Amino acid sequence: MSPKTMFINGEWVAAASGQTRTIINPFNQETVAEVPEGDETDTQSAIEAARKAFDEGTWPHTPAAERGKFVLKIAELIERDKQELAELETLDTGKTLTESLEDMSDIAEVFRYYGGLADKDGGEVIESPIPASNSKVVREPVGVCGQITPWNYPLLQAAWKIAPALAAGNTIIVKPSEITPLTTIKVTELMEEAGIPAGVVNLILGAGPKTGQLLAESHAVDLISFTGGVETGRKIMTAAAGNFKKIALELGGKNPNVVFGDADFDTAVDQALNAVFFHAGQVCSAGARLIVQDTIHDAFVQALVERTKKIKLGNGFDESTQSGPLISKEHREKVENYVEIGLEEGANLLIGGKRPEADELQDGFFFEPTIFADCDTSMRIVQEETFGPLLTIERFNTEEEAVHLANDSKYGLAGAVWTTDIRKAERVSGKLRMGTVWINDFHPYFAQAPWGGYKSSGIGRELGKQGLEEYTEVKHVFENTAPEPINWF
Ligand SMILES: NC(=O)c1ccc[n+]([C@@H]2O[C@H](COP(=O)([O-])OP(=O)(O)OC[C@H]3O[C@@H](n4cnc5c(N)ncnc54)[C@H](O)[C@@H]3O)[C@@H](O)[C@H]2O)c1
Ligand SMILES: C[N+](C)(C)CC=O
Repeated sequence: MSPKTMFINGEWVAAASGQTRTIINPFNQETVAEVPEGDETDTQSAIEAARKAFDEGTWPHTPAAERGKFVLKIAELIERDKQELAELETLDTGKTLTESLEDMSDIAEVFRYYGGLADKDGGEVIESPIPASNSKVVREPVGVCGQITPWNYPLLQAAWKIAPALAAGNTIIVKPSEITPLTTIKVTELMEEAGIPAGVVNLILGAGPKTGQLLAESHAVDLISFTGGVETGRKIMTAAAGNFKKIALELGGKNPNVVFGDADFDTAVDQALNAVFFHAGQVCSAGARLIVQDTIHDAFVQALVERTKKIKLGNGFDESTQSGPLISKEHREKVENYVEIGLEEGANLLIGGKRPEADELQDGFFFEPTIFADCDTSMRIVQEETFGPLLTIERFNTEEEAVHLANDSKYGLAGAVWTTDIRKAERVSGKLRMGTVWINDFHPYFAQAPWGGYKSSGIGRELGKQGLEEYTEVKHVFENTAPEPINWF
């Protein structure tokens, strides 16, 4: 019997087909949970529930301040259950508990931020050029929103969608990655506890082509927000064209980390490691392309290799673990394949490139932190997102060359520049074609600042006030205060 952990129209339900999926811990492949495996039938039910709740329900018309309070209440409940949520995230993804706890703090903050922002944009009165008239611009909810999320930051990526969508008065259907649904199920329970009206929040579980694809295709869905890989993003954009629904796509990256010779050497080395190996490299904004000035190149690479040797892989629940496993057998095979490609392309493998030998890591999908030097932008390992602990190193001479190399990518998600010359930092950051540029840092993101990509890294923005605007339509309301016949005809 399929467990009842999908949420449709205010009810916890099993898959209509009775199918289930086993969720495993990537650290040891032990079963963590059994969940329903939904398909088109369940997705259609969720779409109908969300449509009815939007068209006939109270939520879109609830005062924004009330909706804000509801979103703040979810933040409170997440704080209350933070430890349980973090443990579920670590079981599901293999990431360290410390990382999961940090994610939960960020998630609660995102709900707090949008709870506070919900009633801050009351629209604006504009100066009408027509005598005897009033003109105002208001923001309204878009409608029914499909929200599809990946496995690497399961609840965090869902929170970036759920919080602004609810704050803006939409109804939603959330579809988490089929491999990591546990924290999204738990947060849906918290939203039920907070008192969300039936049909406003719906949760569908199952494989993308049988669930998410229908969300993208359905003419009853007004907006699709997707975080995941570029190939899936392309399918979603194509499907969404059917009714020209609004789309927001947060896709992959191959992010350059540019280090100039005048950078603070030790800090730049330390953070270059964190940039690429954090969460085993399974981060959209991972600094997977290190681009180092030739004046410090050799010393920098040597220091990186020495530090990489000491990275401790292990169980995410063990406090001494610095990095967990990859998410799945298939994903590890993908990363291994990129090592083969790198070797064939003539890159110089300095460390890693294989599975670790320690007995205690044999049941998990572990892969050693890997560094390739002597890389260039003609190589696939430099151009393609490996989404694993694999660093490529390129070298440059001039500032102009550094900018050219950094931008030589189909992606444009994020990048960093390291230098103690602030003028140079400003010049270079101004030329980088990316949604986020860090100067003398790597990875910071927070609720107040927008996140998203240039080029093939996506469309639209999450977080910040732009993340709320994605979930609104803009309406101009014009009132003629002294109507009279025009007598044109
Ligand atoms: N830009 C960002 O902020 C950001 C954040 C996190 C992850 N990512 C990207 O996500 C990718 C890794 O995640 P993934 O492997 O889960 O991505 P994925 O594209 O394989 O899957 C993402 C989601 O899409 C669903 N899906 C699959 N096929 C679908 C279809 N035909 N129609 C609708 N939905 C479908 C999946 O079930 C899953 O829920 C990486 O490329 C990473 O860079 C980007
Ligand atoms: C957006 N971020 C950095 C939280 C996760 C990317 O995979």
